[in-house]
Amino acid sequence: MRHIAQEDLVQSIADALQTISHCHPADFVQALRRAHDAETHAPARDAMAQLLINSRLSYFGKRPLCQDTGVVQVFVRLGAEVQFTRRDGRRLRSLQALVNEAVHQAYTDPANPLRASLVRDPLGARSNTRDNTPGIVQVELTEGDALKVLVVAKGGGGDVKARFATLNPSDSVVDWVLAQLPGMGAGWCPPGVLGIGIGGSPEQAMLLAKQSLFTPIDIDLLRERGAATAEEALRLELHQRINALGIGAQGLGGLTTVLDVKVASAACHAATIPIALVPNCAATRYTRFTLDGSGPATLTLPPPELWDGIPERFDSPQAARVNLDTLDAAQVARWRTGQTLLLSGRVLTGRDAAHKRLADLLHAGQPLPVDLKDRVIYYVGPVDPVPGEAVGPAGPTTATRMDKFVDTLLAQTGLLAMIGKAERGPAAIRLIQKHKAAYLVAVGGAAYLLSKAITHAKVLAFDDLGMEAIHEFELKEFPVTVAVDAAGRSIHRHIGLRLVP
Ligand SMILES: O=C(O)C[C@H](O)C(=O)O
Repeated sequence: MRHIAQEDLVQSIADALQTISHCHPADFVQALRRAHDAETHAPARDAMAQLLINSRLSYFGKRPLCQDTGVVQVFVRLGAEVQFTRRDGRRLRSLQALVNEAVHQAYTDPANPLRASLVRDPLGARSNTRDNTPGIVQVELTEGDALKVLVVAKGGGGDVKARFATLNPSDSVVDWVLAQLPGMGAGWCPPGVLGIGIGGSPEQAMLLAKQSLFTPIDIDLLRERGAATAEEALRLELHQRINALGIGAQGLGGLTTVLDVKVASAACHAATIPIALVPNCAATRYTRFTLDGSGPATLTLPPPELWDGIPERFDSPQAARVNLDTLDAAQVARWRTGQTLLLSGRVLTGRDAAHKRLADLLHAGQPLPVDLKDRVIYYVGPVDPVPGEAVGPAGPTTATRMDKFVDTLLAQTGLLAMIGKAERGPAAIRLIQKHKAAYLVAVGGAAYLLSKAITHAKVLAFDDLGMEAIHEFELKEFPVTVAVDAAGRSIHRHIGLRLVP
């Protein structure tokens, strides 16, 4: 029997969550660099440059890569000969309780607080749990006396785009995957990795897809040596054909949408091919450790040289400077899709829950807690600051989810423009055109870099919503690109997203 103290498991998971919050895996940084260097389409290259700078700043600054610091998932392979113990003499606790304790510890760490993204009572009050609990735990009982743990912090934007189908045995898996990509849009923050799970039952296929994501990026090596199995052949074909779709970094068009495609399979019923697809975004965060009873795990970080040659700031010499404090409709109408802007001055924030409340107040004829006239709203839920910061990492959330509120807000409040990430749907684009407004994108996943362009932050309304409260930020040269201009031209139009008529 191997004796392992439960306190060591809690400490190791908490340490892992802190580490992965600010440190990309080495293979991800290397793959992103290769994609950046090969990219010929300037907007996509600039987006990847910001992601690389962000990666460097986070590693050295020990602050989160992305404001969405993820839903915690812990995959435990528990040896049948492991015996849990406790040093504090208390009764043994469940694995779920241990994981929750670790999540609480990591996400409320005053040296690097992480964002609490989970809400309880999903069909009711949807109140934030304030410490990102509960974590999601998967356990497999294995032979032997090792306790092997995979810790993941998975961003919402990727999991939102997960897909599942049950195909007939004669159907084409490749066709099904290629058909999913356009509808997934850019909200999953490409470039990233796609996990494909094939076989088993519906829930097993999903689990296979998810777990396949957490292995090193090695598609180039596979291409060099050639496929030895049907799964490897599928990886190569999908990698090539998905990138040929031209969706590109952040959906801006370009050569690289996926850095790798992973495939995991299991036996299944003769009548079916269960198939699941789960994307992993640019904020790839996972690590593994093994406990042997000698104490908490020691986690090793990639060496600092990994980020050599990546600059510390993003320069955009062509960008137009915009003062948000004097912005008016005439200036907004002059912006053109594809133009880079550096925004300074005051911006309001608001995302899903705040939009719902604003819309409910407007529909009920009630006054709003903030005046949106001639203002710009940034779709963001920031991380809390540490001393010396105005706000923690604060990158954009997916704008598409706010499409249903565009009509109400533009028609009834005098709002001038919105900032987010990913494409807008056809109806939202028509409304932006109708109201001569604009939609701007910041790079999803470059949250720490973006937070450095925020000099002050305060909560103005809906404090109870936690990270979803309405804040006012003071910006200094905050980089954005015009994604939908007042004439209704969309930057995402030509990349096969098939969302714009
Ligand atoms: O929750 C967020 O801040 C972003 C979310 O992960 C998204 O990609 O839309």
